Amino acid sequence: MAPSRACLHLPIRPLLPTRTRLCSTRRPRVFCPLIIGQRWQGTSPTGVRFDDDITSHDKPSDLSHLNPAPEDYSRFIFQDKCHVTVHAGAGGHGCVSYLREKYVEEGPPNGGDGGSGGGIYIQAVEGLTSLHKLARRGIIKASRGRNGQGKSKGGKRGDDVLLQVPVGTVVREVERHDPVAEEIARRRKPKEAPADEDEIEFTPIRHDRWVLHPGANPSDFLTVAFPRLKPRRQGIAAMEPKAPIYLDLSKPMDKPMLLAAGGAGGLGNPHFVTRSMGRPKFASRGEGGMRLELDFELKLLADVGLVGKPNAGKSTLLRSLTNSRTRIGNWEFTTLSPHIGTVIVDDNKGRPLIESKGKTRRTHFTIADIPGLVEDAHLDRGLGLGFLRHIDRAGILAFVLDLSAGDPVQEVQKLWHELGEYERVRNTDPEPVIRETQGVIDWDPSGAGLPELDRPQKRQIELESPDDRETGHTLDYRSSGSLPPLTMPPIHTKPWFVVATKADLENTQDQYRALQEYLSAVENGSVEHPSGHVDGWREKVTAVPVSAIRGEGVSRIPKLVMQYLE
Ligand SMILES: Nc1nc2c(ncn2[C@@H]2O[C@H](COP(=O)(O)OP(=O)(O)OP(=O)(O)O)[C@@H](O)[C@H]2O)c(=O)[nH]1
Ligand SMILES: [Mg+2]
Repeated sequence: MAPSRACLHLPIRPLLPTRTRLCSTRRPRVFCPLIIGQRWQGTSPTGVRFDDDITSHDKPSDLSHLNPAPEDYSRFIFQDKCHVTVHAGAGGHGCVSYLREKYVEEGPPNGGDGGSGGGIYIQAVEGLTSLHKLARRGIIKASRGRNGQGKSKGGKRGDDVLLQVPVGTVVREVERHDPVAEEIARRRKPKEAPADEDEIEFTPIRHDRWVLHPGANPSDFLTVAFPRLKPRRQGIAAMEPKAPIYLDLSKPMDKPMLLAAGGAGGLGNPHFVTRSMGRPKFASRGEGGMRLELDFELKLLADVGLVGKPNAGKSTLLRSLTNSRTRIGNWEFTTLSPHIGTVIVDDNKGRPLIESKGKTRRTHFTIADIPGLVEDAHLDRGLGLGFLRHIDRAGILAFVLDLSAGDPVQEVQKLWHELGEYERVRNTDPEPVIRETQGVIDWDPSGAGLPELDRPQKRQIELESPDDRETGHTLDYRSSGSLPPLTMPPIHTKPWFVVATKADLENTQDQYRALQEYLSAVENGSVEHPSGHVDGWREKVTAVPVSAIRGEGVSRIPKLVMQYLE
């Protein structure tokens, strides 16, 4: 393939087209129509937007954020995994009360029902990039319903809790404690026959199920036959996901989804009126709320992941594309945890600035700056395997290569080698197998392979019928280990491209040419995919020459990414 038309001697001639450069010298920020087409906006992870156009980087004041002092950065708090316990609210108790009016001595019962407990809802929303807020909360409780009152006043229902998570979050259930299911299971158990046939069976009052009139004597209840009260669920509990919960929230959700409904409110004493008992002295207690232990994990970290050696210029590139304030320093491992920036490609009115051919109209995408990759990173060298996991979770891989640091072709091959090795380790490492028999899960450390977590209906650990759900199995993985890792698509099948950065430095033109030639050969299949896989992605492999520190050439990246995303 012919070398790119772009000139790499940026000190003499920047990478921008002539007309654009002319415009920029005449301060065209607002009036030049050519530039408006190349304009995009960025936001910081906190959502602060800025308007920017590429040529405005010519101004030294605009460039200062691309070459900041190492101390000028803001901390980006990031967490891609967390374990949270959620409690749905318990129902309020029913009330024991009677009508009291002048001349009505013993009025009929008029105790109100208890309010139902608050539910736990979940919603995947755009704009969030980390689970740290959820992780910080640890235990989340919805409020309980208020008790019923006299004069047939029902109790107020408890407040719901909404958990907002980033798009791409996977939610898995670790453990469940469902008081209603436990009560049903208890009732199903056959009762033990009394040892002595003549022994009179005495059923103690279940104070956990009944509220008694405070003015009543215990003897008042000796002859009372308490009705057989079935454990109740709220009607909305039918909308709960099937147990055990496994949700792959890969799309933004319009409406929150119910995870756990609150306990049903107790019944007031009018519910227990019978012919023989006109003024019952008891009401029922509200049902307990469900407790769920959930594992949250980000499956999709960002649309684009920046992969490169330490000091390659990844953070500078992120700064030039977004309003991120990630740390930049001329030493290795400046970035120690992922930073995510958002590139907004609309005009604030939902109209995309970059023409899209596909049906989906993306108005923004996210980029993750991931710590630098060193040789043998797959053996846990450098910053460990943790950040290779982050690369694994990016939709598109952008390999950031420093054109001034040796042969870029070898560099891209080395990076792919590391990713390939990581993938191999990830796929072949013998992991313990989970087997479940009747609610008991055993680890078999000698086994190979894992249950298919992508398709929950095939999981061995899933409860078979809706009836099983009532028996209150506790799926306690923690007694035997942690949840198995998520299954991920192969890294070599992800779309990828190269960002050849530091193109403003001397003698980088030949390096770029060699790189582009190599990538064209990969694209047309004349050389093998750098991962070594025959089915490696090679549809549109290209290199974008940029000088991130000057903000030059970076405008091509959003356009390219939008093509891949469609
Ligand atoms: N000349 C030139 N220098 C650049 C360019 N991009 C980045 N640099 C410099 O390269 C050095 C490293 O940049 P960073 O963005 O911190 O590199 P990084 O890849 O994030 O490094 P780690 O966080 O350690 O992995 C800094 O001194 C930058 O100023 C560029 O386009 N041109
Ligand atoms: Mg960095």
